[in-house]
Amino acid sequence: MSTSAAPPRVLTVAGSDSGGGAGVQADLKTMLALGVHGMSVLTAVTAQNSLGVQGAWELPVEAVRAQYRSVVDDIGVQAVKTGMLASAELVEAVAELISGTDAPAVVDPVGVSKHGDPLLAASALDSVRTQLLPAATVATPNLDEVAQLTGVRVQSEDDLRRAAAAVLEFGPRWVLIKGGHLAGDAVDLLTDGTEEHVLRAPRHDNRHTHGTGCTLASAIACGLARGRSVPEAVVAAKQYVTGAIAAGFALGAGIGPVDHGWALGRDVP
Ligand SMILES: Nc1ncnc2c1ncn2[C@@H]1O[C@H](COP(=O)(O)OP(=O)(O)OP(=O)(O)O)[C@@H](O)[C@H]1O
Ligand SMILES: Cc1ncc(COP(=O)(O)O)c(N)n1
Repeated sequence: MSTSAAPPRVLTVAGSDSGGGAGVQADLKTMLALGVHGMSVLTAVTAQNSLGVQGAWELPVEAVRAQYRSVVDDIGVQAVKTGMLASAELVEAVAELISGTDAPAVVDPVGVSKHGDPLLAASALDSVRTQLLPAATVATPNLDEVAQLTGVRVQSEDDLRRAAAAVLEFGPRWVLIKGGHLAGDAVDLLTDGTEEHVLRAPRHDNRHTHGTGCTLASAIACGLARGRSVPEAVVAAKQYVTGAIAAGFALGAGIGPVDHGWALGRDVP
């Protein structure tokens, strides 16, 4: 009997999206598509669909710590990704857990959903700044999250640099500012304060973009788990999310999801 070699292992610490487009569901789909073994620590459950978030319930800190220890102490991880953390208590616990883990951490500081529903308590922002961001190998804020965390309002590509410098002050090794909400090309800026990489992709005129941020951050974690450098992992992840956005499809009456399986082919036997 032969045993296959285990693929790289990636852990997502995030909330559940019942609609399957964002959160833990988007993360695990991305991980499957990119050939790694995906694992999850659930932080919260949302009742969510294409129209918005109808309800959200966070898990006790003890349940989050226990899931994390179960995975890391036995199976082990080559990269961790964090998403919705809901409260200051959960942000602080997760910051401590990832700081004590010998693996790169991609921190997506999720603040609000695409529809404007809050996914993080306002009282947690300080813990994100002082505890979570310093533990990040790469932080991936969108423009609303940058404004919330730093006060910098990005209105043009030139402002991306100012925003990146402000986030780096909090201590992540790298920051990827996502300019997806600007007009024109979808331009993101990656920097560690020394090197700078501008990632530019054509904007797809597709409203079905639910889950873009989760998908991008998970794809970066997959690249890091494979041993890629941060710039290499981010360039590959940007290509993956751009393809997923181009293939995003209508579902429900509102904003549909990106297609995580766009590169896999659809001829499943
Ligand atoms: N219409 C689009 N066409 C191409 N790329 C896009 C489009 N919208 C966003 N992107 C890209 O998708 C990635 C995620 O960026 P975005 O700003 O959408 O993240 P987010 O705000 O966290 O996600 P969400 O808006 O779903 O919460 C970035 O690389 C961004 O440039
Ligand atoms: C549980 C959960 N986590 C995160 C998001 C943000 O999604 P996005 O990937 O679109 O930024 C979401 N809508 N729901």
